[in-house]
Amino acid sequence: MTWIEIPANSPFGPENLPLGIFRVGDEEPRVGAAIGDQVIDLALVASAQMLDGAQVFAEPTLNAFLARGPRTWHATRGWLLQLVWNSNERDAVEPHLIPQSAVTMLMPFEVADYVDFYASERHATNLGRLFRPDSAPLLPNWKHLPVGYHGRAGTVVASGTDIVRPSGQRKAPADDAPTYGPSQRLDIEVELGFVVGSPSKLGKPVSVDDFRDHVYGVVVVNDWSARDLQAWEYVPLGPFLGKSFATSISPWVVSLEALEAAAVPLGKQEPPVLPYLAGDRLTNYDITFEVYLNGQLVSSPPYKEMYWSPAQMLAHLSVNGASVRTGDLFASGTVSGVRKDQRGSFIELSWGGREPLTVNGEERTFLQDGDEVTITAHATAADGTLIGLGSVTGRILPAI
Ligand SMILES: O=C(O)/C=C/C(=O)CC(=O)CC(=O)O
Ligand SMILES: [Ca+2]
Ligand SMILES: [Mg+2]
Repeated sequence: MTWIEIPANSPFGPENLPLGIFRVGDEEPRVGAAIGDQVIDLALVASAQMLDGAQVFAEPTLNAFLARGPRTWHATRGWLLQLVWNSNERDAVEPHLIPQSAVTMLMPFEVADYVDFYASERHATNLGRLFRPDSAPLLPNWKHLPVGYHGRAGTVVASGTDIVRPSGQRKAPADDAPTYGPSQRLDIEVELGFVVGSPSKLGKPVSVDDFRDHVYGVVVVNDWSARDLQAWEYVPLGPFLGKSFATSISPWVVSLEALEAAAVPLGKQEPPVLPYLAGDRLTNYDITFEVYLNGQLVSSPPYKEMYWSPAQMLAHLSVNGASVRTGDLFASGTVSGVRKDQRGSFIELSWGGREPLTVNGEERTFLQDGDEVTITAHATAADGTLIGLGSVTGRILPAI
């Protein structure tokens, strides 16, 4: 039994212990761990206990902690478990518990590089049908490598940041010429983001087996996308301004160690992948997202059906010798399940805008100014324990 009172069905039970950066009033931002509806002020607890490396918890980002690598991550998890499970720690910890309602959550880490994959077969099939109705939905490379592109790290923003509707060039196939103006097909993409802690060496690929030596944990990602800008600009070099204006992430980073309880085997890959992508310990995670538009649930995408494992994504992005750095973020790509109410973007939910949804009595295809999107996620452990990832939210402001 933990000595801390935790509301029933809390996403942040005593096995989860995700880390984030919080601020109270005008005090310095620092590292906290979520437990129930409270935050443990780790900077104060660690310094009072003279913990080795305590100063990383007084930093305004998780980067210093992340850079310390898997042995420190593991030891820290052991320490956190001890703090919440051992009632002897109560006197040391209780004075440093702060209600989550009294803190502001900030960006959890400074994003170094940002890569976005395309690892859901269902999403890739849906987008293929919508964008390329006259050809096979999956392009010939799709089952041979996790397709991805390099995104824009500097516009990855904290949950709660308002999103200004992007403007740019738009040209529908029937238009004679492009026009400039606000996106009329502003969309979301529901994704899982993987946070790199320890760097790799330039010139040395990271093997699928070394995934856990480099990746610390996960966040929920909303990769906002302007479909009209994207459709016109992205041939042949890939997404550019249609995706680079903003990507929102959730504040709490759930460790892979906590998530391990919800690991499930990866589905069969046919045709077989090349040896550098093969492994016998490849996993997925049993995570379910929930997408709310203006408070109404519109979709529940399942992560466990993703075609590519995150270990394969990392192996592929580094197989040419490209190195990863502390703070790198790579995202899974949009998560879509088979059912209509499991689609992870509005272009799929409204089938290209042709089949509007009804949300709070109003018809919706793409996002309107003032709309607020919140994506929550939770993993389910084999024994039924809930491991919450928290949520990411953002509201659309009119174009400038
Ligand atoms: O297939 C296409 O033409 C377009 C695909 C996407 O927009 C998907 C993307 O950016 C990656 C993802 O989130 O899955
Ligand atoms: Ca994306
Ligand atoms: Mg983006």
